[in-house]
Amino acid sequence: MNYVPESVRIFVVEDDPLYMKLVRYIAELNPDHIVHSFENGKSCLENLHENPKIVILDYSLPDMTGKDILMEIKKYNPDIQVIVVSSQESINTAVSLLKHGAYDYITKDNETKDRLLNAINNAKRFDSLTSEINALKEELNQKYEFDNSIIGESPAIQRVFKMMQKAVKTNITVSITGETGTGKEVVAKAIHHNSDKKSKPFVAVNIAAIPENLIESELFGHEKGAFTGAIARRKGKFEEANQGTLFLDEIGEMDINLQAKLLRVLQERELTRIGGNEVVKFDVRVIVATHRNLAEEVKAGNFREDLYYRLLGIPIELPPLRDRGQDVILIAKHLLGNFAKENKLGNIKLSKEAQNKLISYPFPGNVRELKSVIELAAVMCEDKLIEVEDITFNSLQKEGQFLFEEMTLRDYTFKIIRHFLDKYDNNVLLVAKKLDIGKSSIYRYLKEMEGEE
Ligand SMILES: Nc1ncnc2c1ncn2[C@@H]1O[C@H](COP(=O)(O)OP(=O)(O)OP(=O)(O)O)[C@@H](O)[C@H]1O
Repeated sequence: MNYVPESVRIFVVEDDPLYMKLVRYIAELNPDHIVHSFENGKSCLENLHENPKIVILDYSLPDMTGKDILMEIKKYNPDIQVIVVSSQESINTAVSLLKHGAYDYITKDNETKDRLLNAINNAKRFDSLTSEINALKEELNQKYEFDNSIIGESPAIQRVFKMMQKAVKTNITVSITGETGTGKEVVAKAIHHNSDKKSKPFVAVNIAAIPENLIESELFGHEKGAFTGAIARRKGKFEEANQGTLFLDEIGEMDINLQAKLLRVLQERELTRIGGNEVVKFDVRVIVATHRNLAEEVKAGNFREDLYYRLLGIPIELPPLRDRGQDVILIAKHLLGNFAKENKLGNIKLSKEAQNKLISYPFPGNVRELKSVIELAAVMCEDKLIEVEDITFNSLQKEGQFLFEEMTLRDYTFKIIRHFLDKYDNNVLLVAKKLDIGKSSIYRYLKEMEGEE
């Protein structure tokens, strides 16, 4: 591909004819620069509609102060980069101008030429990075439009869309529950990218993935020397997400002691970093997700009741894929299309039999599992058609899938009881309640099971 340089319009505002000549000469060293000269602030401001990318501005002009012109330019278009050139070297002036949005401040001396050249190049790079970031943000927002990111027409998913519509209109907490791979993170991102916080950061933290002793500093930050290894001050995720959205995934895994601190921070909307005294205020929309039933966790004493109510906000329950009917096929086709496009595989189709096989499988790993099944099938199939034998399920043994096995009812009963006992830490009372059978029946089955082992 040939590189076509883009022309860049630069305004030079300078009342000293000699200096104007010098600055013009520097700016015109690059033939892609289109340079316009102005002798005073007013004429520069009157011509801003010509869309300069950069304004090189003399600080002391006859009609207006450099600061006033800077502020007018920024008001007109904050993306114009202003490089101020001044004959006085005053730190205070420089700091004040930079605070008001100047890109750089350069003094008139022997080094002006090199520094100005550098400043122009850096401002151009800054401008193209900013445009690139804006374009990417726009692309992300489009990617996370509800219809583009969450495929499905089933009543179960329509209920989710309805809740999401409510969630984007406010900034209250959202709690998302659903089995692994149902799309909890996709929903959280889609809410962020459709809310008025979309131009601010979306920061995700997976509580289960961080060692327990590091979570506090990860969330709230630490000061230098707060603990061994804290070699510098570090902002936490709450501060990183300021004005945007903080997604706390697997919130059910949070240690009960830390839950107390999280509750306090959420209530007060301020935090102190570990080892520090400074109170830091923040403005963050919190979205939490868990595959656990938090209400049960509260009952079992693993999750604080007050935090549970604080986080509940708008509750969104993501249905497992097996409850979404024909959505399985819609999602499969969507994932297949994406995969084929990314890997230049052409237009691959799903045979009717393959579709039936997908529909009748319970997908314990939900959409994530469907994705890997489809991607493997797309690679394995012949003649751009996925047949029934191209679909293979390798999911881990999970609830639901056991129905595929040939077993007696008695063996099934054993399996169910064993599964529940594992799930609820051998709490026989709780399992009896869950299965709606007497606890003596459980003991009886256990005894029989032992006898068989
Ligand atoms: N309705 C959907 N349509 C299309 N793709 C989806 C849908 N739901 C989920 N996905 C895709 O499925 C994968 C798993 O989604 P995600 O990571 O959001 O699940 P999760 O519920 O957060 O999982 P976990 O609980 O394991 O963190 C992702 O690749 C996501 O893009």
